[in-house]
Amino acid sequence: LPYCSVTVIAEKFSPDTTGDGAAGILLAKEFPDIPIERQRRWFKETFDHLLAIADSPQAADAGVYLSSGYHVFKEIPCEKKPYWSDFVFGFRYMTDHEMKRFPNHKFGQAFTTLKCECLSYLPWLEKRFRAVGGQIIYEKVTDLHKLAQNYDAILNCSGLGSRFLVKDEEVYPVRGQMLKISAPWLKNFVRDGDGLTYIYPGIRYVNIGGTRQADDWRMEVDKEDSKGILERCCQLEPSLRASQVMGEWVGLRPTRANPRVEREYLHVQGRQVPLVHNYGHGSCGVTLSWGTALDTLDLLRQSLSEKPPQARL
Ligand SMILES: Cc1cc2nc3c(=O)[nH]c(=O)nc-3n(C[C@H](O)[C@H](O)[C@H](O)COP(=O)(O)OP(=O)(O)OC[C@H]3O[C@@H](n4cnc5c(N)ncnc54)[C@H](O)[C@@H]3O)c2cc1C
Ligand SMILES: O=C([O-])CC(=O)C(=O)O
Repeated sequence: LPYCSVTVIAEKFSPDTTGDGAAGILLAKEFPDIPIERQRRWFKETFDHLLAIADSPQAADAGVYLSSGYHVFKEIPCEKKPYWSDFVFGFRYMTDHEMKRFPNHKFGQAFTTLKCECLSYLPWLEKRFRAVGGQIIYEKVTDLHKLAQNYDAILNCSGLGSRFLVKDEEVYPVRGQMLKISAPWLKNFVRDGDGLTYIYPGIRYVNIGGTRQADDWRMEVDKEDSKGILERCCQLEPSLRASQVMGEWVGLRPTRANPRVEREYLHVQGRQVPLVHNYGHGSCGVTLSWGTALDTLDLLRQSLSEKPPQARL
């Protein structure tokens, strides 16, 4: 969208957002009420975009790279081949020989996907954004109507904050706790299909998790959760018993039955100000980031084409 000026307003920036602690693995669950073609597009556009970064000299600064591993299941899932299996590399079912490493599991998928470490990626994006003249403001927004007095359009990407900002009670927290582990010998990820136990080797450390506690707003580390995470992960990967815990982290996934990527107008002092929402990605915010952002941009274009085209965002 050329010839517009863009301001990002947020209460918190990197390293204090939910994304900063996320493992950043590209792996999606299926949302019930969003056409599967749209979800496929969201995944593919994000994957292709991040792959181009991973394949470029920018990869190290951006913290984006290919990551291979196993997704193992205690019971054979109804959907053995997820909708995104065509977009990652080398998706296949694990062999009996491989499954012997996971005696408590019956079925597994092996593939190479991407890992986007937001602790690097977000500052990298911010630098690029500033370099082309983007404005950044640290501020908590409490009233979108008031904000709209000074802008021609608004994109609402406030995650869990939308519960208060646009009074959307459908978005709720799913608390996730993880440990940062030093285990440099681990190179492949392993994820249990129930989403409660996973091991993601990264640039700085190995992320191990996790928890999924719905409607739990606690941001403090829970020592019992940490103990449980360590026990479960050591069961999945016994070599972890020799590892060292470097840190603990808690984040609240901005969860919604379906992410909200849709548009409306704010009525402000006789003007209709386009408002496009893009929030509620739950545990797939990194995975679907670029695809949902492109949809958001399309929706904004649609709104602006119904309005005078000169826009200041
Ligand atoms: C333990 C854990 C592991 C995860 N692992 C992965 C993974 O491997 N892959 C993956 O794809 N996803 C993962 N996620 C999910 C991912 O972190 C989220 O989906 C993603 O961060 C959501 O991004 P967001 O920008 O919508 O929300 P956030 O990152 O929460 O950002 C919201 C922003 O809005 C701002 N804001 C909110 N309200 C206001 C307001 N009123 N005024 C001003 N600013 C406001 C906040 O300050 C913040 O800057 C994980 C999450 C957790 C907790
Ligand atoms: O589920 C995973 O593998 C990682 C993740 O996205 C989360 O914990 O939200």
